[in-house]
This record gives sequence, C-alpha cells and structure tokens, in this order.
Amino acid sequence: MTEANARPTIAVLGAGKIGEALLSGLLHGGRSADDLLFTERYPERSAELTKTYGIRCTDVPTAAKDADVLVVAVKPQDIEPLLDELAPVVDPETLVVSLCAGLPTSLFERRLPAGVPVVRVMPNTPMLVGEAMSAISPGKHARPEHLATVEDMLSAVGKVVRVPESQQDAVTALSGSGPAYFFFLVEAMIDAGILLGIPRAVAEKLIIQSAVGAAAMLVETGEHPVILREAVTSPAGTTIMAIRELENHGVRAALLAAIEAARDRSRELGAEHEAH
Ligand SMILES: NC(=O)C1=CN([C@@H]2O[C@H](COP(=O)(O)OP(=O)(O)OC[C@H]3O[C@@H](n4cnc5c(N)ncnc54)[C@H](O)[C@@H]3O)[C@@H](O)[C@H]2O)C=CC1
Ligand SMILES: O=C(O)[C@@H]1CCC=N1
Repeated sequence: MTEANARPTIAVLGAGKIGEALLSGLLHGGRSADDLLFTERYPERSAELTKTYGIRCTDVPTAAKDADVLVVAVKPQDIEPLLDELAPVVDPETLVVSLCAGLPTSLFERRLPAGVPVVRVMPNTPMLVGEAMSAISPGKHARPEHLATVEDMLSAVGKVVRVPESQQDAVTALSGSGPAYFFFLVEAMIDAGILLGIPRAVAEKLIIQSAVGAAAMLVETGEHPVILREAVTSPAGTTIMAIRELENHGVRAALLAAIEAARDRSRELGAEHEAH
C-alpha cells in the first residue's frame, strides 16, 4: 500500500457467492476495479465475473505479490489446498482475512509464515446489497491498524462489530446463517398465502413488504421486538390466535435448537482441521 494509494489492493481468493458479494459490494461502495483482484478455480466462473465487474482474475502467487489484503473465501472443506498454495508465496506483512465458517485464526497462523496478521470475519450474503452484518476478530499477530483496515473494507458493504474469537461460532450460527432463517420464514408464509387462496405474486408482495416494514421498524424505532409485536396483537384478535399456534408448535424452541445446531457445526468445521 503506497502513501498516494491509502486504500489497499484487495484480492479475494475463491470468488463464489460470498466472494462475489464482497467484490460487488466494494465496487458499489466506490472502490476501483483496478484495486481489486480475485482467484477462482473454475475458468467459466472467472470469465463471468471479469465480464460482469471488470475485475482481474489472477493466480495465487500474483495475488500474494500484488495485494495488500488477501481475503480467503473458499469453503472450509477446500482450505487445505489453498493454504498449501499460499504458504510459500505470502509475505508475512500481508494481511490475511478469513471469511471461512468455523476455521480459527490459529490454523492460518500455523500454516502460513510466522507473524502473518490474520483477521477472522463472519459476514453474510446481504453484503450483495450493502446490508451485510460482519463480525471481526483479530488473530495473534493482528494489530489495531489491521482491524481498522478490515473494518474500513467491510463498512463499505454493511455493518461491522468486533467480537472475541471465542464467540465466532455462535455469530456464524446467528448472523452468518441468519438470512437463511428469514428466507425460510418468508417462503413458509408465502405458502400459507397459497393455502388461503391468495395468488402467488400477491402473496409474495404482501409478505416481502411486511418483512421489509418489520425490519425497518426494528431499526428505526429501536424498540424491543416484544413491544412491536404487542402493538400488532389485539385482545381477542387475529394475531394472538396465530401466536398461540406458533407456541403450540414450538417455533421458539425450534429456533433455539436450530441455532445451537449451527453453532455446533461451526465448531466441528474448525475441529476437522485441527490435525493438520
Ligand atoms: N454463503 C454464505 O452465506 C456465507 C459463507 N461464508 C463462508 O464463505 C466461504 C465461501 O462460501 P460460499 O461463497 O458460500 O461458497 P462457494 O462455494 O459459493 O464459493 C467458494 C468459491 O471458491 C472457489 N475455490 C475453491 N477452492 C479454490 C482455490 N483453491 N482457488 C481458487 N478458488 C477456489 C470455488 O470454485 C468457489 O467459486 C465459506 O468458507 C463459508 O463458510 C461466510 C458467511 C456467509
Ligand atoms: O452454511 C454455511 O456453512 C455458511 C456459513 C454461514 C453461512 N453460510
């Protein structure tokens, strides 16, 4: 990173769903395509991304040489071959940012040159529309300026919080996977519309705008969700009949169990790499 170019060159290693969301979000946030790079194992995928965004696809050694920040965005199951490629070429001054669910910073520190700064991030896919929720944690060698660089990068694509790394598996289960739970709920509510005889297009409009409105109320009023729900729930009205069914079917308990299972899976993904 030069004085004149205070913004680091960022290389995304593995441009799948979340890698693309980051590249696209950074472009929308005002970064130049010239300051971004990516690597991708499938040539058709790289060609498509270069065509869409005008960003250069390269190989791992070139990314390691040209970029100030290397963002690892491959599946946790694909990390080992990437670390094998990266270890001989990465400069110990280069900031390595991992978006991988479950993988601890200690894995990168063990496999990459001594002293390399690593920051673990758990983002989510609303990054694609500038509404990501990302949680960041420093590894052993990450200094305040490294966290600031990551915060600056991610605040272009959404909100950022700092958490201790010990909380990252729980964060992964909450906000990393979180959008999927909301999509699941929306999908089920649209099905309910179909059950009640509402045309699909109308049901989609009703439910999606209700989701947008509810999210906006949470953000803009800052009220506790219980207060907002109570305001919808009239005595002997319609909403309380629905709430009774949700409680009867154990929806609250199901969410607690589901999120705990996701947290456990994140832990397992990390443990699978402990032997390496
Ligand atoms: N999808 C999501 O909602 C979120 C995903 N993550 C994490 O982000 C990471 C990526 O997830 P997705 O984007 O969903 O997966 P994905 O499978 O869509 O993307 C991974 C990409 O990496 C490429 N790749 C794999 N090995 C490579 C290598 N050695 N060199 C170059 N390219 C390589 C694959 O071809 C693929 O395009 C995972 O570790 C996941 O845990 C984190 C938060 C949310
Ligand atoms: O399902 C997964 O493993 C990834 C991590 C968080 C969201 N998607």
